[in-house]
Amino acid sequence: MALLQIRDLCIDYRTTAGTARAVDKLSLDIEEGEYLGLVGESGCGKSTIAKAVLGILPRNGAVAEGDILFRGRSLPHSSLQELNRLRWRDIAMVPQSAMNGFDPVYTIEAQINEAIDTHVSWSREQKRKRIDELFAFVGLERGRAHDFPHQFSGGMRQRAMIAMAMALDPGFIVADEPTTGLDVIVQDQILHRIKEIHTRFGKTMLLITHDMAVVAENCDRIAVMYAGKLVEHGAHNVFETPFHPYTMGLCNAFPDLADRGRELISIPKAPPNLLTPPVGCRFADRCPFAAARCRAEAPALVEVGPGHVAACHFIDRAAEFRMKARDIGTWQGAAAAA
Ligand SMILES: Nc1ncnc2c1ncn2[C@@H]1O[C@H](COP(=O)(O)OP(=O)(O)OP(=O)(O)O)[C@@H](O)[C@H]1O
Repeated sequence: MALLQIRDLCIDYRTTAGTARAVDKLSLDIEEGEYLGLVGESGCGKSTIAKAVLGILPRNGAVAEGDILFRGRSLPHSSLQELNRLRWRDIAMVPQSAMNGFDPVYTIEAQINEAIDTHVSWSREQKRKRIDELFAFVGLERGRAHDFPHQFSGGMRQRAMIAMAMALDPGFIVADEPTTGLDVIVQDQILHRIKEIHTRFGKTMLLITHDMAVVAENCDRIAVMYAGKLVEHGAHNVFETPFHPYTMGLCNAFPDLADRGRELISIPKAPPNLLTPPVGCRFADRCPFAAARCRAEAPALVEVGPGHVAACHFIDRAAEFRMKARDIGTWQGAAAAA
């Protein structure tokens, strides 16, 4: 059984303009020991999934249908008390650095100790030793544990956040855009440290990012979301031989994945409004290969290779699309046609 099983998950936000379905009938398994990267443009529902897993959806958001099972136990059907027991001990989160989870009025050490104290009764000495290990792992000077969060740089706070996430040795760690707002060198250091949690300690991890290149470098499986839907999922073949035109477009837009010297191409236009999503393929309006069928009928995920699925009506033409997708004119044509 997979560690995390997401089953036909639908998540709605109530807004004054109506109900937006941010995640629509999404199913995804994360196996024990796997490092999954969840990618997609801003607003496609990545963070909503992370929040639902952690039971921290905002008041106007709710799981409308489907389920999320962690070690077989339903998270949306768990009580707040049960979720609090799971948090830090079984599932921990490294949030966006911009909205780092530290309270400004307590020292870093006090906050890590508090997370520990809520779950286990360790002696002061045991906690001190654990913080020694954690700070050594994330590369922070031990003495700085007595600092307040504002005394740390953004990168140091993110390292401390990683230490806090690891404090109780949880089996599953969710990192939601953990390098937002950090400079490129610090981003690399943080992503490297997060990867080490997986390679050294064998943790199951979910990394949420909009950056295909980051996922290509760090994760062993990739899930691509578009407008609340899962459109492609598999191992590295997802970006080596993508089957969904949206994945092809994403690969074009990231320098490390596009061939050296080749022009970077961005996908024209914006994703659909989730208050009134189209009936057919949600990408049709931006897809250079869309046909009448794509606008009329939503494609289902089909197997395109071992452990590799994609949701496109024209899977059999993927090789042709991949060739054409490398040409900027293909995408400009789609923008002009609309
Ligand atoms: N509290 C909210 N109330 C209403 N709509 C929301 C709320 N939070 C998110 N949404 C909407 O739900 C959709 C998914 O948002 P989500 O933050 O999950 O996307 P994302 O892929 O994580 O984007 P980003 O990369 O920008 O964080 C978006 O259309 C967003 O506008």
